[in-house]
Amino acid sequence: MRLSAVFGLFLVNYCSGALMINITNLSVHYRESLALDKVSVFIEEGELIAVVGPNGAGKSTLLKSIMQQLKLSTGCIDLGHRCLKDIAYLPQSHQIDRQFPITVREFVSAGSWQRISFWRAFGCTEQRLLQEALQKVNLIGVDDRQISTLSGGQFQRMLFARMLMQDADILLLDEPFNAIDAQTTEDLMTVIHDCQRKGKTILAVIHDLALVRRFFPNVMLIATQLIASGTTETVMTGENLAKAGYQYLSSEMQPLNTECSVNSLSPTELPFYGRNIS
Ligand SMILES: Nc1ncnc2c1ncn2[C@@H]1O[C@H](COP(=O)(O)OP(=O)(O)OP(=O)(O)O)[C@@H](O)[C@H]1O
Repeated sequence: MRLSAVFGLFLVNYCSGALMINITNLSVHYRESLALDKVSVFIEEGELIAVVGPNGAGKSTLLKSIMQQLKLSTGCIDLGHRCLKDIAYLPQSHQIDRQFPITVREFVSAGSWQRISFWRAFGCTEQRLLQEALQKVNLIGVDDRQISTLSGGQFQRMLFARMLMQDADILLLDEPFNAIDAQTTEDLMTVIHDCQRKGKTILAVIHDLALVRRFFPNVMLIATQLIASGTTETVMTGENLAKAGYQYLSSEMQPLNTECSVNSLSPTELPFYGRNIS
């Protein structure tokens, strides 16, 4: 009986494809300092989730933990039948050496390193995928340039092109829109939505709450602990944001659970929250 229940669970998790990442009781310390505290969350295949929380909430720590870059203090992260090579991870762009002597084309091509080998060189298929990736992020024409010559927006587009080349099932994006212009953000959001339509599971750390409300169907709100997770509408309430340590800054800016509709606001009118440091 017990065995069949376990087998049933296996079937649900592995055959339906519902399970993508199961995080159970995850705690992470940096020396004595607690960065994540008993976080448990179940991420389903094909979900598009914004990871939201104030500075120091543990968002990057969560992504790094999934990437097995950190030692877990407690808990575990189950990727089902997938493994690290099924994940494309975009760290914060300041963590990438922009002075490294490499062209855009070479950098993006490196996304396919797991598929090519001594026996399988960078052939016609990879060339086609490379062209498609560059086209999708609108970088045709700059592909022969050194990466050090790119603008901030072009650099971020290039990181996305590399991620497309990797063609992984799970995408972890750490602040992909940090300090880039509105047009690039819109273009790259289109790329993200395309990826989701293809069934990829996507977690993106996003600071701009207006952007989250416009583009992300699901949210994981963390402040060392998990405050809430679920649909954007149910998670992004004033109460939850206050619990996470966000402070309400302006009287005309309303949280989601009031009559103020995000769709009816222009970008300049959209709510902005800052960290409550009192
Ligand atoms: N290498 C490290 N050594 C010590 N403490 C660290 C280290 N990396 C992160 N921390 C601390 O762990 C906590 C969580 O950091 P993390 O970078 O995960 O937060 P975050 O939510 O991504 O923050 P931000 O929005 O500011 O990027 C913070 O208090 C941070 O100072």
